[in-house]
Amino acid sequence: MSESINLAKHQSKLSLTVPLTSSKSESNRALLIKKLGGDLAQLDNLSTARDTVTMERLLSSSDETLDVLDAGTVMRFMTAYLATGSEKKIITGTPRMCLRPIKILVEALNQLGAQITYLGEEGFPPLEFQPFAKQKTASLTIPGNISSQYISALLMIAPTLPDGLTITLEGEIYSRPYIEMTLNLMKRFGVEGQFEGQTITVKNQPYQSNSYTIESDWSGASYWYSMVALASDAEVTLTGLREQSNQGDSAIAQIMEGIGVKSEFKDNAVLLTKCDQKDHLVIDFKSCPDLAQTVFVCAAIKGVSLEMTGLESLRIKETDRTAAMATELHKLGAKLEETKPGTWILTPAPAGYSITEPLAFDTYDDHRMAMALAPVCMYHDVIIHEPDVVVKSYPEYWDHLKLAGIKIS
Ligand SMILES: O=C(O)C1=C[C@@H](OP(=O)(O)O)[C@@H](O)[C@H](O)C1
Ligand SMILES: C=C(OP(=O)(O)O)C(=O)O
Repeated sequence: MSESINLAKHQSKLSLTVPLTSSKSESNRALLIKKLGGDLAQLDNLSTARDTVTMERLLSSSDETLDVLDAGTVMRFMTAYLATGSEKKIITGTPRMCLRPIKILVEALNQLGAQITYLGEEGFPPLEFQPFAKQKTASLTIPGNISSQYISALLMIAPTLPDGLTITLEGEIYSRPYIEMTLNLMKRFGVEGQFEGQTITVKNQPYQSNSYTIESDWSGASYWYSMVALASDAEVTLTGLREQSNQGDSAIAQIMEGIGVKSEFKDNAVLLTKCDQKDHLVIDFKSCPDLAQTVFVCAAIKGVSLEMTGLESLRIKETDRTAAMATELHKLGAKLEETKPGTWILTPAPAGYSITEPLAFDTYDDHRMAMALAPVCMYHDVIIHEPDVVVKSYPEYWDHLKLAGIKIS
């Protein structure tokens, strides 16, 4: 694909059915569980996301060095898998991945009895693994407010440890729905875990064979909510989504009710239409950090001011997402700022603000920057730089926009 694409302002009614790809979060958990359960699981509708393709490839690779590219879940889940395995291995990733912290997980695994060393800077990938010798402890205490991926990674290997594992989470628990998704998928494959208060316990037990159909991706669905909110008129059906979802990002349905989108759940699909909006919303993104960029852009254009908490983890994702968004939203006349520690305010452009052409957005090697900013084309011509970043989670994104009648050149 080219280095940038142009999206022409789309003025007509948005009317289509979107065959979303499935959740990379569910897919990558299911793939690891399948591997740990002796390949007995039957998985349907795996995600087409590059992160999932990478997870599947690395789980069966005999190479000594494994490259996760920019996939956080793959880095964290494979780290737990390799740490408790019987081979000498190295894991690495993109330059940005080597800046995403992993010390909490490495220290936890080393306490368990793994032998992981840093090949670069302490606390960050690349990592080297020696064969796992003997379990040294069955209880760990780790912070709950940095990345839930550390916790999910430990939980999935927990039933394979001779003594099982009890994890005590310190402090507030961020991205909690992702931990629950992990436990729910483990349960689907016969492994029971107890999550009570701040403590999760998983005894030694085998994964059982079963089948599972991965749900469509609610994070990917969020961009269609934004498109509907910004379109002049819309009737969009998103397939493969469940109202009772394993994915915390299904919260987009409730958030977008305040920004002008009505959701009606049908059999395995949701119909999006337009409705009235509010002019101010208070949102805590602690349980759904991946929705933040979508909501920022949509609210900025629709004139909805936001008061937000729970954005801390955005700084350590594919890019520093709050900094990147503050820069790009400025091009829309909106302001995103942390007004006191832990509280962010988004102030939309003042009424009558006019955009200086052309509106060109940078994407910072972050799929969600590209996908969150694209819906601006419902309102203005847009240029998106490095559009192929979307392959990380939603490779069909630009094709689906074309299906919606959006002119992309
Ligand atoms: O476990 C998962 O599948 C994920 C957990 C979240 O990360 P953090 O727990 O690091 O916030 C989320 O942002 C990421 O896209 C996927
Ligand atoms: C943060 C994300 O992914 P990961 O941490 O798995 O790279 C994401 O998909 O937005």
